[in-house]
Parts: sequence; structure tokens; C-alpha cells
Amino acid sequence: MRIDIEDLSVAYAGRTVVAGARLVAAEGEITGLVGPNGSGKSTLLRTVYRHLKPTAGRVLLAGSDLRELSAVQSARHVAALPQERQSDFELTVHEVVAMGRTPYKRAFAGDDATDRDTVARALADVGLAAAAGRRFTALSGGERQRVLLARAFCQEPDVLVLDEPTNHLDIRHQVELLALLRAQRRTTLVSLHDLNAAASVCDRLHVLHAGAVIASGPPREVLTPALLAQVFGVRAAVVDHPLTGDPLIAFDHRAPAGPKTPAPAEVPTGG
Ligand SMILES: Nc1ncnc2c1ncn2[C@@H]1O[C@H](COP(=O)(O)OP(=O)(O)OP(=O)(O)O)[C@@H](O)[C@H]1O
Repeated sequence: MRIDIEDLSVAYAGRTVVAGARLVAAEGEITGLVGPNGSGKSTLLRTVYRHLKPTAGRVLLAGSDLRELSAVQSARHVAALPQERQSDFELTVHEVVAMGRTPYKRAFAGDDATDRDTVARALADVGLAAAAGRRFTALSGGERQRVLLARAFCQEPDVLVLDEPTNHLDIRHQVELLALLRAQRRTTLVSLHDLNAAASVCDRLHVLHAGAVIASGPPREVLTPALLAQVFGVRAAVVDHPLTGDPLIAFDHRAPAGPKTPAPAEVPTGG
């Protein structure tokens, strides 16, 4: 299912932090949101998983306004890994992941064989099959993250909304997670700080700057040295990755690119 974000604006207590954002997350593609701290990535994603209401504009799921669906209907279509990660569950890993099955159950119904299989598969997908009986609160940050991802997979959504899913993960688990997302071919809208990960996993990228989408397109077209200097304030060269051929951003970690651009810049957009 495709997601269309149309002229979306979002405000907190009257302060607009996303302003007129337009973007498409195409069916079966991985669509990345990148941008500096505070540029509005999480806020935009919160409207897609219905944690926040837009102040203007709308989010369409397969052409229908998301807000016209019931909470249960939308939970069958859209699953999220939010930034605000609950970590206070006094539950086992299995129980946390099984919460992803709630949209498919009647009130107070127990797990059936399909639920149990789906939970087991999701835990195996994130490499935590052996942890099913452990207490969620006894896990490390990265392990909790993978449990919450398994919960989202368990929802069997058409659309996955992931806010910084590689946060806390060691490099092996980052690689595995991104490979899993690619293999699933689900419509995925994901925010990522790691621009090299975004360049290798995303079909299209949208760059947010001060609440506006200022560039959109395939990673190779979007992640240019000029944009990296203008939006992120860093010096970088973009080369071909020697193993994969993906764009590889080689940052100059010794010095920034000069003063940061204070407001959204006019960067040509590929639509
Ligand atoms: N709950 C909130 N209440 C008030 N303001 C908020 C809230 N959440 C975010 N903001 C503000 O909205 C703006 C956008 O924040 P948001 O978290 O969407 O950015 P982001 O691009 O996801 O940032 P980061 O990369 O740091 O996670 C920031 O100025 C932030 O301070």
C-alpha cells in the first residue's frame, strides 16, 4: 500500500515544526527521511502512525485519508517503531511481541496457532528466538529495540513506519535489520541518521530541513556534497562503495563546512 503525504503541517502548542511537507512512500519501496536534529522527521512519522494530528494537510493510505479508518483498521495496515520506546513492560519478550497481534483479536481472546507462529517467526527474524521467555526489562537497549521491531512485524502491516530503527544496534544487527527490511519488500517509511545506511537501503530519500522537504529522489541524486554542506553543515565526498557500488559518503570528521544554513535552502528536487 502506498502512502501519500499531502501538504502536511504539524504544530506543538501553536509552534509549527513541519510545514507543508509533501512526499510519497511508494508501494513495496523503502522511503527514507533524513535531516538534521530537530528537522521534523519524528513529528512527520508520528502523523503516519496516528500519534499526532496534522494541523493542515493529510496522510493518505492507498488513496484514503488515514483518519477515516478506525484505530483497529489502521493498526492492521500500519505498524510503527516509534521513537518513544516503552521500556517498562513487566512482560516476557514473547508477551511484548504478541501485543502486535491485538488488531486481529477479539477482546480477551488468547493466542491461537497463527498468533504463536507469527510471534515465533518475528522473533526469529530479529535473531531473538532464544529470548522468548526472558523479561523485557532485563534486556539490553539493542535487544529491546529488536523486540519492539518484532512486535511491529507481528502486526503483519502493509506499511512499516520506523523511527531510527538502527538506534542502539551494533553494526552486525544494523546490517541484518536493513537486509531484513530490503528482503520484506513492504512499504517502509524510515528515518535514519546514518546517511550511508540510508544511501544503501532506501529506494528514495526525502531530506527535511527546518520542517520542510527540500530535496527528494534516489539517494545518489540527493546526497551530493553540496546538499550535505548546505543542510548538515559538513564537508564530504561521495564515492562509489568498493564492495556494493552504492553511494558512499566519506565525511571530513576534522572540520565542518562553515556556518550552518539557518533556514530551509532552495535545493532542486527530483520530485
Ligand atoms: N512533544 C513535543 N513537544 C514540543 N515540541 C516538540 C515535541 N517533539 C518535538 N518537538 C520539536 O519539534 C521539532 C522537530 O522535532 P522532531 O523530533 O520531529 O525532529 P527530528 O528531525 O526527528 O529530530 P532528531 O533527529 O533529533 O530525532 C524540534 O524543534 C523539537 O524540539
